[in-house]
Amino acid sequence: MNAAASHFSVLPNLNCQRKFSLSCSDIQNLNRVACYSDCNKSTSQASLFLCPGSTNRRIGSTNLVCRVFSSVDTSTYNGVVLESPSHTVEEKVGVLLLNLGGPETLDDVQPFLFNLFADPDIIRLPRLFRFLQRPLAKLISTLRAPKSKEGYASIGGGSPLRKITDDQALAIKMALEAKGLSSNVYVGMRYWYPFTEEAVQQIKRDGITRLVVLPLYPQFSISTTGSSISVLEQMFREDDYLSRVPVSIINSWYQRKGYLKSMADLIEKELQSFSEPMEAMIFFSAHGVPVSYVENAGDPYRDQMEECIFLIMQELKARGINNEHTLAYQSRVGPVQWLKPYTDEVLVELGQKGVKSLLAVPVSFVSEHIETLEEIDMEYRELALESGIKNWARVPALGLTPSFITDLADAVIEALPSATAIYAPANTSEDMDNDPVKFFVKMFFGSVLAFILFFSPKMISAFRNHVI
Ligand SMILES: C=CC1=C(C)c2cc3[nH]c(cc4nc(cc5[nH]c(cc1n2)c(C)c5CCC(=O)O)C(CCC(=O)O)=C4C)c(C)c3C=C
Ligand SMILES: [Fe+2]
Repeated sequence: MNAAASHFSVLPNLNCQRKFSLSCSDIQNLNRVACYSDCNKSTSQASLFLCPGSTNRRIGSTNLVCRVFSSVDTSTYNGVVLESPSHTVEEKVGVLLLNLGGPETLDDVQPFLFNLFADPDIIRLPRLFRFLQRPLAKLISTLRAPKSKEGYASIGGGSPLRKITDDQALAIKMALEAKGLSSNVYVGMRYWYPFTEEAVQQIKRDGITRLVVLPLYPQFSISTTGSSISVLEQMFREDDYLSRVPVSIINSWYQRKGYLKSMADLIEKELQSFSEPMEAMIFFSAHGVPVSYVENAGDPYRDQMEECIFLIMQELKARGINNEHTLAYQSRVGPVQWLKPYTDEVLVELGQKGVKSLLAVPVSFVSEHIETLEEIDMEYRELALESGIKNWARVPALGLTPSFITDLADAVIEALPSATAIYAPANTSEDMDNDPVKFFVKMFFGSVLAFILFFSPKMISAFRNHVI
């Protein structure tokens, strides 16, 4: 399995003790994958046989992909029938695509930014300051909104993310259908409509019985996939129905062959736009995160990004493409250090070093958005040309690239059998908030410190601009 699927600890109160024995009707094309049934992982593990050969068989939701047998009863997933001597139940598979979301109009920009900065995974305040999260988000979103609005105005007045993600959802649904898996595909955005919370409510209303969560970020970061999973975890933990739905979360998928090949295809194609393709430097530009995420909070984002670039280059080398390449990080916000090197600084250096042709490759995201359409295509292009780079091109985001969509569909199918119920223990560490004296002291010192910190001119200008 390529997808790094993660499972939360499973519900301890499911009382299935049986060991399942599962088999597949399409015995010639067996591809054995590990699977846990919705029973407690520690007491009951099931093996499931998927039929990859089913790609060529159109199977509607009422048909079987595999049949699952056990001595008394069985559990299955969509297209897989649950059998018992007394009844037959079909599972309903859901796929939840997670994404960031973006403002659809200029009026949405400030409230969108508020949602973003109110996320404790985006502005990570020490516990003492956490009660200031929302007032701070209000302040920062107000400071940043004018600069952000300019950006969104220059790309047509809003983010294209919703439309692109909806199109991707439909394409994945169709790709799954073509592989014999009928499913409902949902879009859940972290900071704008349709919010993750709405998608989850719909999942519940639709009676989904098995869910794959697919974040549309190839690499994991606390600030993106991690943040969305926190929302899910909370919702699933608090809801009786949802807490029993088997869920499989694909944490990251940058290592998947289909993704790497699709990226290499786009790069190979775009290199042909240069008069001397072999001379162009391949410039990977990833969205940055503050250094503290990686160095203090254990965010695997930088490691995964570096490995991802290595793997894409390996694929290109296997095709005889040996261009020079480099990786830099873009889009920093605020007064702290972000992952280096910074895209804008590297562009200037490369120009000074005499690099003449450059192919920009956005690598942390799979749709066009403000940071490809405005930051790369306008700001960085202009900076590169001013710095002496003569030939500039940019690889498009993967979007609806068929090989990419097919690969995501495969990732879903591979993740499906390992779904287990989400159970995360409630956070009980807020005992300080129950003590009124401690709470008052915390509020007082927190407010004084915050006032000094956040109203300094340096801080204000840092949030107004990308570059400090
Ligand atoms: C992998 C992708 C992303 C990471 C990591 C990430 C971290 C991160 N972002 C901010 C602050 C902002 N991000 C903004 C927009 C934005 N961010 C991503 C992706 C990642 N962010 C995307 C795809 C978008 C664009 C969405 C769209 O509207 O099309 C913005 C708003 C735009 C702006 O004002 O520049 C902010 C602000 C932080 C602080 C952070 C990590 C801590
Ligand atoms: Fe961002």
